[in-house]
Amino acid sequence: MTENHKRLIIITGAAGTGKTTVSQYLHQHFGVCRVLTHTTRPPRQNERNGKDYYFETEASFFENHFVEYVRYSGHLYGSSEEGLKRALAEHDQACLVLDTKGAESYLRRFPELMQILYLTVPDNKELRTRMQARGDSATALQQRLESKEYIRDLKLSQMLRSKVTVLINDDWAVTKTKLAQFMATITV
Ligand SMILES: Nc1ncnc2c1ncn2[C@@H]1O[C@H](COP(=O)(O)OP(=O)(O)OP(=O)(O)O)[C@@H](O)[C@H]1O
Ligand SMILES: Nc1nc2c(ncn2[C@@H]2O[C@H](COP(=O)(O)O)[C@@H](O)[C@H]2O)c(=O)[nH]1
Repeated sequence: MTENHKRLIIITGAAGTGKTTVSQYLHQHFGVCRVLTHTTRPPRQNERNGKDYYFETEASFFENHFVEYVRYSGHLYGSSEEGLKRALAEHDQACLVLDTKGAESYLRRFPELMQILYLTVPDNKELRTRMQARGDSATALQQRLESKEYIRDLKLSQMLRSKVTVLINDDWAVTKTKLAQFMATITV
């Protein structure tokens, strides 16, 4: 974990900004390994245990050893020590998809390893549309849009402001170009 050629990319931003989509693209095109996290949220349609998340009960969740965990819109989410160690043992570059509170925790703990991408879109209304199109249930979506975590993540905190690469993800073709530039700057 202290080897200096290892890179940990944190992908953060408000729900629906495209964090998961970007992590998949980085995996497919740059071989960046995604560290799966754990959650007590019920799976969405098409989500699978061990592929999208490790889906947990409130009891099984705390059987893991977490680098950090949060409650987000009523559910627990956490990234495990084991998952992170495994990913960095096997790959030079790994990524984690986290809320901004999680990004701050990683920045405090691993400042020398970290690269942070903060995703945003110019019009927040677009985020509701994207999450609807993704198939989020109306109840879950409403709860999320009203949650303090969602509202917090629409803006960068003071701590993250000077540490992140901001990526405006409203045009996928432009995003791909910016991701290539970002990867070129961090590749050793
Ligand atoms: N540039 C883009 N233009 C249009 N739609 C996009 C773009 N990027 C991602 N999407 C779509 O927006 C939806 C939300 O994306 P994604 O699930 O990656 O967001 P997220 O930030 O991981 O959300 P959450 O935090 O809620 O898990 C998906 O259906 C995805 O295909
Ligand atoms: N701090 C952490 N945030 C996490 C983790 N795993 C996911 N997330 C973030 O939670 C919200 C909601 O996710 P969703 O899949 O229900 O839409 C989103 O911002 C994720 O990035 C984690 O382990 N720690």
